[in-house]
Amino acid sequence: MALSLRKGAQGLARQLLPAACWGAQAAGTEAQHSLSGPSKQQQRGMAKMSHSEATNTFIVEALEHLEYPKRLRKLLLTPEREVAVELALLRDNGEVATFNAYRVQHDNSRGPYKGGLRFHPQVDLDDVRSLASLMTWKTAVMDIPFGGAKGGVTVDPKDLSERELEILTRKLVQALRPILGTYEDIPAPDMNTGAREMAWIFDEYTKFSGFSPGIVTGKPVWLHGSLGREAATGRGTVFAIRELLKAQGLGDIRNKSFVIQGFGNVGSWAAQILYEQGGRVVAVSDAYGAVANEHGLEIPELRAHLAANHNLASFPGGVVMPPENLLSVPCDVLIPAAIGGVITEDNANDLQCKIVAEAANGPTTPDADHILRQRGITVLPDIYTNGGGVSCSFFEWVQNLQNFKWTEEEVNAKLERVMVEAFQAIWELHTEDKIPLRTAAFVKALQRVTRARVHRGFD
Ligand SMILES: NC(=O)C1=CN([C@@H]2O[C@H](COP(=O)(O)OP(=O)(O)OC[C@H]3O[C@@H](n4cnc5c(N)ncnc54)[C@H](OP(=O)(O)O)[C@@H]3O)[C@@H](O)[C@H]2O)C=CC1
Ligand SMILES: O=C(O)CCC(=O)C(=O)O
Repeated sequence: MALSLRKGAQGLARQLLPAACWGAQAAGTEAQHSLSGPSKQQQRGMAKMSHSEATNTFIVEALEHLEYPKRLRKLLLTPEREVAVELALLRDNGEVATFNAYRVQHDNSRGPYKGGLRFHPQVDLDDVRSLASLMTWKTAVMDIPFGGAKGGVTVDPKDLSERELEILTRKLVQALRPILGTYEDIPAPDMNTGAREMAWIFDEYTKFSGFSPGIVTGKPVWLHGSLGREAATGRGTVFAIRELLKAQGLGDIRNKSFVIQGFGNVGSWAAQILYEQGGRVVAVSDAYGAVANEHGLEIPELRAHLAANHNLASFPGGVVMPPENLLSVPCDVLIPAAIGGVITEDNANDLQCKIVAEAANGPTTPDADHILRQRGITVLPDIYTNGGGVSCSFFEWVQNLQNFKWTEEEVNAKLERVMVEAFQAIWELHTEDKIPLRTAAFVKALQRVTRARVHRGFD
């Protein structure tokens, strides 16, 4: 299996690239964003890696399998554009509050920038930079014609009224409007955003640019959204797990046990679909608590309970447990589906699962990843596992461009196909080249992005 830009392709690349691209690194072009992963200081364990350094560590590891010149590596690691804005909001109490917001456009070699918008108090530029990069590799692994971007506002939406949240979302669109576009950069939901926020974005953008349903995906189904998009990330995660179990000869979902961290859009849909397929979801958590039942939680009842009471841990069909113990509950498959950086070198040895299916973005630090490899725990990487969301966003975008609507069955069948095909591509690299699934996914993505960039040229 050819991993590098070997003879033919390399010759082509050299032909298309300005000769200077292939030489030694020019002075003054060294990394601005810790491009090569951890610094010497971090390697000595004196500081924790940032999110973007962790992401770049995984990319650099994959690049070791590809004979790419240094400047091309820099191009692949550096975001193309970073926008930081301050949003002022007149609060309901008459005071003015300000919020930092970001949009990072990482790469558009394969198509328009694409990626979600996160509203979370921990959002910062480094976090968004890392998430934008992951989007580039995710759209490439899924082989959908988009690049990668991500946005975020540093805010806890629970502190705002619905009116305040709507105004903040509209102000975000006003601030980012020059860099958004149906063929330019297309936002979508991420943590603490969903169909309601996407409807506001669609409306605000349309005020300035005319009817533009394709400007954002994840919209309500009755407002140019796609059937199946809400469940797509969770459903895709289940397809990913099913394919891995099959490939490893471990059977199917039925009677396997699952632990899920995060019970929002992704976690609760994954739980629901696993439950429908006979899986036993033995413990789940949200930001406030966790609940467990070794015989399997009744997920439809748990979802109804959460919707009615806004309190997961008070569910009568399970026992309350400390959320910090969730990751070490014994299970076949652990599904982190909340924030990043939760599986670390401090807790990786405590995990008692056979598989980690990364529904969240960036849940595992590089050190923890190393420990899991040594322990023989298979990691289904985020850039594949949660790729069902953006794949379905692509389906929504296509429907919007055609002003047409597909049935949910059609959408789910297409989703299954892209999840299966992407799995086969990375499983082949994993088995033939004996590299971890994460490295295989990054190698596949790097090859696809580089091929597009090189053939488009650099002028
Ligand atoms: N939505 C999508 O289509 C996609 C999402 N993802 C990724 O999936 C992950 C989840 O996103 P999504 O489901 O949309 O987000 P949601 O906001 O819908 O849900 C997030 C869930 O995580 C919980 N949570 C937050 N912080 C913690 C914590 N410290 N410990 C345990 N649970 C916590 C939240 O709890 P609470 O409600 O109590 O705050 C909530 O249950 C993110 O990493 C996101 O980037 C990836 C691809 C697509
Ligand atoms: O649906 C999309 O366009 C992107 C979703 C997202 O933000 C992600 O996959 O992390």
